[in-house]
Amino acid sequence: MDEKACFPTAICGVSGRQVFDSRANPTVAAQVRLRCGATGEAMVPSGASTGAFEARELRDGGEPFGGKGVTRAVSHVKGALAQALTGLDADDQLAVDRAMLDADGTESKSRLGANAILALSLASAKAAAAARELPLYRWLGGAAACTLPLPMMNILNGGAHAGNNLDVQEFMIVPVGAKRFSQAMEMGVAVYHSLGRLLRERGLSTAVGDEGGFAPDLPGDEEALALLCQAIEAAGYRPGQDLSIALDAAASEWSQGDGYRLPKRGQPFTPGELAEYWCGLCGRWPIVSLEDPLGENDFAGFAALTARLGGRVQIVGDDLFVTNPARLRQGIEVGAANAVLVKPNQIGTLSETAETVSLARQNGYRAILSHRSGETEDTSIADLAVGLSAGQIKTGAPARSERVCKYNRLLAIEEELGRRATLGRLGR
Ligand SMILES: C=C(OP(=O)(O)O)C(=O)O
Ligand SMILES: [Mg+2]
Repeated sequence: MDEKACFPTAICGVSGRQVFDSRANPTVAAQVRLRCGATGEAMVPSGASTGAFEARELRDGGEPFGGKGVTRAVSHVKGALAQALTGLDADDQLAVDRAMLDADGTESKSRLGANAILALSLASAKAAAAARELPLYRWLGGAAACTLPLPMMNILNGGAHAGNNLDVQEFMIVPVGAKRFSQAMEMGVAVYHSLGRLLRERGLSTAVGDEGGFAPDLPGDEEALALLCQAIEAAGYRPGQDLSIALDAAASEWSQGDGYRLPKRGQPFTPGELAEYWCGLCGRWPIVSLEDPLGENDFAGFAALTARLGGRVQIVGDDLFVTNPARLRQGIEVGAANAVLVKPNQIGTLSETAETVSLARQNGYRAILSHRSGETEDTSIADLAVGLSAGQIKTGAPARSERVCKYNRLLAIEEELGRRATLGRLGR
């Protein structure tokens, strides 16, 4: 690469370091410096219920950190990837990302690590935005970037994110009646507090899971849903009108043989029984969004469930699509799901993330920007949600700073946009 490139947005410095996420696991931070002096820095998150088809994080193996260290990934940031990027124009995100994909040379980004590649992809975009003195969302989306995402707030945690007895990973509230993002936050926070009060009154645990939601033991899903509706009512709102419910089953975690077995309760389901179970729950409760109700290989099962429920419930593919345009295309062909969860670290570059969002939009699928269960104080996904006009975001409970920093960033963007700011809706 041309180390002497002298235009203002030429990449002239790349560095990285090992930092830590909200689960005390090491993760990658990267910095990019441009010839004009502008800089960008990003930190990448990490999942617990990861999909089998995600791009691969590079982890060290061995001690320290029980095999979770990222010193090799950081050395690639400073070595092979720095070499590939030096002299490139940070304005050209496609070229930046392509150079890193070429340097890695694998389908899964496993050689240099999706964690190393994504950290630089985001840091480069932030540096390019800074060179223009623009916020990241404006740099990505231009004048059209005025839609704040409708938040899905995970206030009751289970599955791989909590030590309680709930198998469903996420019970979320969605402030569907809010007119503005700041109002959506006020509503969500009120229900979070009201749920905490209900749990204390009933002598149930108010300990929290990985995403900041409460994680009590409860008799089952029906009781969890009833508790959420009671918390909504106790906060002075109407379930189904002011706030509705979204679930992430993360059912790939339940796969066993040709069917499913709930890891905590032990209950077996055939694929048909599990689909029937979701139809029953969605008929009885104000559920507007259902993520990963079936396993990550079951495109046909997703398509059948979408045909049955998709007219009134958002069916979201997370482990099914893994933010990968090729897997989303496969789903679109058969009508599997009607929404895609968008986790930049599942695919590993900003440009492929943006491609997934536009592919979804072109085909009438909704897009939901998402955090991971292991997070940092990096707020890029808030800017991405607005910049790519995703319309929805899920970034955990409105508690714990690695989640709240995304919400707070969106509040700042709403204020910056002033009267131009609108709020995404479920049906858009
Ligand atoms: C955020 C999620 O969890 P994780 O990051 O553990 O995959 C999810 O499954 O949607
Ligand atoms: Mg999920």
